[in-house]
Amino acid sequence: MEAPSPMASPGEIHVEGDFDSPRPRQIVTSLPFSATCIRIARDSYPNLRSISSSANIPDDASASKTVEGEFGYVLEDVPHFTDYLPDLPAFINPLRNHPAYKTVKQYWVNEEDSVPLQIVSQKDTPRGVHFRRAGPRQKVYFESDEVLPCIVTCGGLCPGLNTVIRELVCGLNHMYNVTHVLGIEAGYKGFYSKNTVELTPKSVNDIHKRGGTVIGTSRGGHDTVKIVDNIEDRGINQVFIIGGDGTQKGASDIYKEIRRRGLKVAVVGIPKTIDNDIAVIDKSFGFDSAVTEAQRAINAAHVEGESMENGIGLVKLMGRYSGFIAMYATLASRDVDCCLIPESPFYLEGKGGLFEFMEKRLKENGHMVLVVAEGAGQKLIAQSVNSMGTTDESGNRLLLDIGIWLSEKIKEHFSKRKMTINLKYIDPTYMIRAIPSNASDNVYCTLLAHSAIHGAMAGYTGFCVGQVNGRHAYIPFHRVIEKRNRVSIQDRMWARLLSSTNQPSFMDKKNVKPASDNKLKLPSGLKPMNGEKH
Ligand SMILES: Nc1ncnc2c1ncn2[C@@H]1O[C@H](COP(=O)(O)OP(=O)(O)OP(=O)(O)O)[C@@H](O)[C@H]1O
Ligand SMILES: O=P(O)(O)OC[C@H]1O[C@](O)(CO)[C@@H](O)[C@@H]1O
Ligand SMILES: [Mg+2]
Repeated sequence: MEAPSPMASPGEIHVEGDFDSPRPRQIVTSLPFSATCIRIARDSYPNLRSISSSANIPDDASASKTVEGEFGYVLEDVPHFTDYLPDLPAFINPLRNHPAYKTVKQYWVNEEDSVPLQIVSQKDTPRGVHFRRAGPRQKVYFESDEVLPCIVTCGGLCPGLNTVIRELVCGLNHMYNVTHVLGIEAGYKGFYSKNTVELTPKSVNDIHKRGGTVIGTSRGGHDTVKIVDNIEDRGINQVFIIGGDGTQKGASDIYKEIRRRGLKVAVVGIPKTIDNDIAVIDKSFGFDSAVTEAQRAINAAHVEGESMENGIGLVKLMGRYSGFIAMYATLASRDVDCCLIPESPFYLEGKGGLFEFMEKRLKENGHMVLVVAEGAGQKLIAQSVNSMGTTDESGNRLLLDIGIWLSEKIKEHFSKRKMTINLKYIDPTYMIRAIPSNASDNVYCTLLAHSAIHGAMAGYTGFCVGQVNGRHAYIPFHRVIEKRNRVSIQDRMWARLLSSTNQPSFMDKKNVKPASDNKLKLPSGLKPMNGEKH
């Protein structure tokens, strides 16, 4: 295929990038031309009719930018410089002449490509919400020598932070010839309280082999005005912000203030959290590495438990509000007898309680392994100890230690029952997040960093990058900060876990809503099972 002319209207070319993971082409859909535009950057969709031009109002930062199309198609778009700086000049993407990329067929992402939020559908379901597909555009809104990016990491550690930093620095340099990249030290507060560090491809060359973040991180200290003043003073025009839900809320505030001041500064979030609780995205980077590392602790708990009379291995894993690490580590290990997570309240005593189950399992097997997420059972502990309800510098509630509390309760119970047990408590909390990322997370981090760079260069701002159904997309901030992802205990994945551990569900039948598909009519020719009412 002949390379399309660089400044062609986006609607005139149809190109498929091999930019992100190889998945069926159908997942990326194109916007139907007869769509109605609600609020739109004209530049991006020249073929669509605009019924509102309010996108040009600088303080319109919190308005969502939505495009509707045929068959219930909705694009939840991300802001673009041209929404508030309509006369900004565009340039030809320098990748066009890059020795590595110029030979790639169909490298540019079609401006009209989008990624659906829901990929399971039926014949008559509307097409639903989509996000703009990530990747390189033919047009960019920065010349290479004017770009001054900065990178900041905030919140707790997570495997892969250094890989993202490395790939931002190297990607900006190798793909877009950007020579100066600033590292903001120690999280948000570093913008106004510290000097910056110069990051070069040489200085970041092997940082992906180390855990942590070479530029440091912190909680608290987000001061929007001071941060944006500093961005302006230093002449920074691309801000890459790596962090969890709190960080992305802060990033959204920074974007709004930048837009209010009418600055040509791209604000891009790269979601990070070991807890995997960021909404919309498939999973957060570093999660895989953490789950893999957790296996070592579970293994040790199993070996210890197996080697002694009524041996109990108890492992506490991270997960403040969401039990994803505990759930996946349990499913991966197969040695776990019971997994306790914040989303599934449990109780200790009586019929259907934890102790009854433990006694049974010890009688059957002579040993057992328990995995508990740090946020599990918080109400239960609060009933028995005096809790101060303190928070960290970012305002996150400080948790009561479920691991130590549960160890004591288990020992108390079995001593009352005059049953000898050998309990070994393992707390690998910081060990699972202080490691470097594994191979698959490294690749994921690279793609996230590159998506972020391409988006900023193309003039998009006020968005997060993330993988949605296997494709990389640009997601508006409000989508990732409005709620947290939590394990659904009425979902198949939790049912898989329950059936693999055979632990009690701790659910009171009265409180279980019947699953909606249980109410579906039986397909013709099928009869209900013995005694089942339908
Ligand atoms: N609602 C908010 N508005 C603006 N800034 C915030 C908000 N919540 C948190 N921040 C800032 O974001 C930074 C990180 O927040 P936090 O410590 O909650 O970690 P996080 O990004 O949620 O990551 P983690 O997954 O480790 O919890 C801090 O500097 C904090 O001040
Ligand atoms: O001790 P720190 O650094 O505040 O981090 C602990 C918290 O960070 C998290 O890992 C989220 O990043 C939570 O699981 C945990 O509660
Ligand atoms: Mg958080």
